[in-house]
Amino acid sequence: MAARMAFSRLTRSLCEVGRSRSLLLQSARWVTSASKTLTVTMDDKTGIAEMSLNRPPVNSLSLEFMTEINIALEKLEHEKFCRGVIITSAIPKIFSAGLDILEMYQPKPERLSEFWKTLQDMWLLLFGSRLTTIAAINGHSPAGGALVAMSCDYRIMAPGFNIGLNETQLGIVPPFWFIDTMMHTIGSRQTELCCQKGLMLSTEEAARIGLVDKVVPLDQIASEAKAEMQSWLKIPVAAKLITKQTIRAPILEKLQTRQEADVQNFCNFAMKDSVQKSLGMYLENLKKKQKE
Ligand SMILES: CCCCCCCCCCC/C=C/C(=O)SCCNC(=O)CCNC(=O)[C@H](O)C(C)(C)COP(=O)(O)OP(=O)(O)OC[C@H]1O[C@@H](n2cnc3c(N)ncnc32)[C@H](O)[C@@H]1OP(=O)(O)O
Repeated sequence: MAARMAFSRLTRSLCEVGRSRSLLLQSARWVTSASKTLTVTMDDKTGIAEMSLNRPPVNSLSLEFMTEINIALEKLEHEKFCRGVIITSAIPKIFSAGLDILEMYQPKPERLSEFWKTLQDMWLLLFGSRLTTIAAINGHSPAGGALVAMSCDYRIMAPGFNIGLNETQLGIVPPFWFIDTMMHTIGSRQTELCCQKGLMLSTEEAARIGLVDKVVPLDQIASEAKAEMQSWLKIPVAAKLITKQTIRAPILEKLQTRQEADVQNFCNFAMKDSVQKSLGMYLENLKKKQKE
């Protein structure tokens, strides 16, 4: 089943190479989508796209923001000239603060399930992408921010920031597919240590356990990401893609086959009084911290 899905995805990807060139394409470097919160540019010469997250103050992932990201990811996935995407942040010192906690705190039930479904879709698109994906982590990256980074093929991070799945610190549980993504990246023992304690690791600690692949100074992170991408793009595309899909298909399939149940689990869990109380206290502490 997994292999069949991987194969049909690959066939689709290769078929797209025959399609006509996008009308949006006017010059070597073009903007495929630009809004206040998301800029996606594509270099036609190299096939490298850059997606820059820009939702102040902390790039937290709201329903609308993730919808925008998903549309952009789908567009790149289907753009025949695109071969890789670098994901980074336009906000100084923050890659992404993870899920927008306000979406989970005192939510409207319908919006809450939509929010979760959109997050699932974002992960499925990114983790299952045919493109080579590199996270240029130029700021803090807790929880959902770490998920975005871990879903990429390669992570480059600047020193002085933190990354990790800190959910337990908020009194919430990292979903199984967050945990699976981390296990895929750093193995099960390190994942257990990191997830149970909700550890936020420094860049250097993250690099030591393989959560981050390369540490480079902040001012070199963009150029380093491009250089790294070039080296990935030299590998024969079909061989690389089939290898990626062989490794990732079972992990993707686990969520794909229980998406509905996962939405239901999440909504039931998030609506619990105890969880709402934890989230409320956590939000309050975040605001207090600002005043101190
Ligand atoms: C049976 C089980 C079934 C399954 C159950 C599933 C359970 C649910 C699992 C949910 C998984 C959750 C994933 C997540 O991503 S949760 C979010 C985790 N994120 C965090 O904890 C990060 C919190 N933020 C910070 O640590 C800092 O803000 C940060 C280091 C990112 C930046 O620090 P800085 O000092 O620069 O900025 P401030 O802290 O002053 O923040 C500025 C304002 O932004 C607000 N803020 C921050 N983070 C968030 C956020 N994630 N969501 C919403 N808002 C956020 C903060 O409150 C400040 O707001 P104000 O200016 O209004 O005060």
